[in-house]
Amino acid sequence: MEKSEKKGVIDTWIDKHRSLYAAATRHDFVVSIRDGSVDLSSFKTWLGQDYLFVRGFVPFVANVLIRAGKESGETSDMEVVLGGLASLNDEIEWFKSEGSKWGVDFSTVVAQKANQEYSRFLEALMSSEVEYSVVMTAFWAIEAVYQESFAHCLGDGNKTPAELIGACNRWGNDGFRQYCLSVKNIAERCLENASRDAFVEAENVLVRVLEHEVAFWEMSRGGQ
Ligand SMILES: Cc1ncc(CN)c(N)n1
Repeated sequence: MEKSEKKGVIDTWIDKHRSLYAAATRHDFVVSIRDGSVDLSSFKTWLGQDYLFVRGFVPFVANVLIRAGKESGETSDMEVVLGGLASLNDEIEWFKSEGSKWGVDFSTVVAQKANQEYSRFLEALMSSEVEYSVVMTAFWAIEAVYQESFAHCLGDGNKTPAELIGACNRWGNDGFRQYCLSVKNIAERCLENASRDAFVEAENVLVRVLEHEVAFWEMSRGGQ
């Protein structure tokens, strides 16, 4: 096994919470993209909600970046997070062009309850009272759910509609997979030295991210 893929505490937690992890990464909405049965109004709902989410995610990642610069003691942490922030810049542009393509006017989209709750959760994680190891674990989980979900839509045998391949590539590509592995390695390194309380909190936060991700996908059921 490569060093970057060695089994650490995060994989142990994923094994422990396997059914929740599967619910977050193999949600019906994602499966429907992969099998081609996706309802396009669900896709549009997801697009509008995710655009709003990403706008709230940027300050969260900026906060992670500041903490990586101040607290990590490893120069490479900052570079990894900066790469993530840079790709969010492209992501916002991508959302805008998808919005025009699908006729979704983001200025009229209102954040649904699940989206608001997820944003509040991210805001709470931006407090300086939350330990760096906990923040990094959450950051990894948020990115990894999208990576795993959309990579699934590109895997062998997929029937993903051609017009959704771009969305799947955005998070399902190999570069994004490598970036998620880098974030995971940072989180693992921090967890090795974390206090008992931070360690317990990191597992709890991981579970909460997975729950928020499931609730987020669930919004797509409402259509538009
Ligand atoms: C809800 C959600 N979770 C994660 C991601 C990936 N940054 C996202 N765009 N949206």
